[in-house]
Amino acid sequence: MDDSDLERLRMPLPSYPDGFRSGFACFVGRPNVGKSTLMNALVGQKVAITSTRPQTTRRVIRGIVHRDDAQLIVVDTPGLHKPRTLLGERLDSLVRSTLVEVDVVGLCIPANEPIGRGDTYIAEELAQQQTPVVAIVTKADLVDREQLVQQLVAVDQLGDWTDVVPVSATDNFQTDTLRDVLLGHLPEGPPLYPDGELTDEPEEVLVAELVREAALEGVRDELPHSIAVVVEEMSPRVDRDGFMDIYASVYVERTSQKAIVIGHRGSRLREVGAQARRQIEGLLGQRVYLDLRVRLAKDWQRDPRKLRRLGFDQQT
Ligand SMILES: Nc1nc2c(ncn2[C@@H]2O[C@H](COP(=O)(O)OP(=O)(O)OP(=O)(O)O)[C@@H](O)[C@H]2O)c(=O)[nH]1
Repeated sequence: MDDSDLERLRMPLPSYPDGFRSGFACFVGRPNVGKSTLMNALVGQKVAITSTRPQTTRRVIRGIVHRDDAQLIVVDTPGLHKPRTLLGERLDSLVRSTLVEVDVVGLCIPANEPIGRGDTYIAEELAQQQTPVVAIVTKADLVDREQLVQQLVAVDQLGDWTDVVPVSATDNFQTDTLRDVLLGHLPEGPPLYPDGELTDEPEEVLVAELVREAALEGVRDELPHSIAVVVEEMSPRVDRDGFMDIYASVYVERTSQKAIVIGHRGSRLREVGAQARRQIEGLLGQRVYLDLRVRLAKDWQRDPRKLRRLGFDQQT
């Protein structure tokens, strides 16, 4: 919980029904197991970007689930794995500090992959802290019934979970059940966010994430990890109503990567821009002019100063 949460708690509260519950749940798991997709499914809107590339999530993102009798704030964390870079270390400590601050943890393990060292590593981490853990078997739509049952048994034996819940975020299978299980772990208390607010991410961050999501499409190998996006300026156009000008920089780590992101005579960058613009217009509900520049920040994942410049400071 940070200063802004405390500030919010001090604000006068609207009336709320007796027995109202509110609190925080966080999803942890290996990269690419479907944490962000699941959060979006519970919230009912895309508040976190997703991709087929592992390690897409780099920030802690909060999505808010509203019900008449409860408010659940879902915290999506970067995938946990043994860190190899300074960015990896920062992300790992970020996840650890989140675990102890929430009311319930959802450990995500996919139905369609054998349980591996990565899952055991996380299960051992979770065993060392007190927060109740619900094990979530994700991507249930990708396996048949028998495989699903086998995975549920295997996950059950991995640790001391309060529940084991299979879900499919893409088919909305059991997402209501999961939401109810998570709500059951929340304490009674007032709503923490205004009615209807779906995320506490600033608009600039959501916009930068949508550009990054578009830039991740179709790039290979280690390049996805080298891409970072910063929105430099976002301003409504004075002479044209309902039009937003957005200037964003796409950072890469090496000159060779710059060429890949830009593509032949700028063709790839134009595609990225067009896709990102459509998504951003959906998010903001207004027309957008998007100016993308590709810039070099040599080895930024290992450089503390550049990490800060790109928004990955300790509070990220
Ligand atoms: N079939 C199927 N695919 C899913 C489901 N949930 C997620 N996926 C896919 O799995 C991939 C990874 O999903 P993400 O939600 O980005 O995974 P993540 O765990 O947040 O990944 P990191 O950000 O790397 O930690 C994407 O291609 C999703 O479309 C699901 O329920 N069913």
